[in-house]
Amino acid sequence: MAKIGLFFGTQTGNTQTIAEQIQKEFGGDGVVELIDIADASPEDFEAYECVIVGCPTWNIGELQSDWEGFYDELDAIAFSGKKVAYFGAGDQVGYADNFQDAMGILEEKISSLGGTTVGYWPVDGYDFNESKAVRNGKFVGLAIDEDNQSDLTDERVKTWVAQLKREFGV
Ligand SMILES: Cc1cc2nc3c(=O)[nH]c(=O)nc-3n(C[C@H](O)[C@H](O)[C@H](O)COP(=O)(O)O)c2cc1C
Repeated sequence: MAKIGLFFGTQTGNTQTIAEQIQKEFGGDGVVELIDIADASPEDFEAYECVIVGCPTWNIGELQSDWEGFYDELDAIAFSGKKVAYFGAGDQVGYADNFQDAMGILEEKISSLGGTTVGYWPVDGYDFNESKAVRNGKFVGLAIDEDNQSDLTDERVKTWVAQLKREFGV
């Protein structure tokens, strides 16, 4: 069984592509297992002490629709003792007032259920007005912008995964 469960949702494929990059960077499917949240149940989270949550922001500050459907089911998951890292896909130019909100919405919920957040990410190098994903001057997780900064994605993923390996202790 892989040590890390990566649960993602996607509308147009970007978040899945990023999830696959993260998995590869960790060393493949023996280390990180990918689970589409559209097919997930709360029990699927039980197997993992380390969890990665990936969600793009849609419809001006909303969760991607499969995460929206799963949101209330999060209450059934025992997050205490789990380390949880977040990443999101968003568009800082087109949606500058709601950049990466979904990542912040999920982090707020899951940390209130006992999850320990790891993988904070600096806001340097981004240009936006407001985000629910920023706490104490940092993103609660890795912010990816395939619409405007796809050339930075590889490097961002590599740097973040190196950080997560330390924080997860894997
Ligand atoms: C109608 C629409 C609404 C969007 N709303 C937001 C938003 O509020 N905040 C944001 O950061 N990105 C927003 N985006 C950008 C998407 O999150 C971005 O394109 C992302 O890469 C999509 O990921 P996916 O391919 O995994 O679904 C929006 C895009 C569209 C087309």
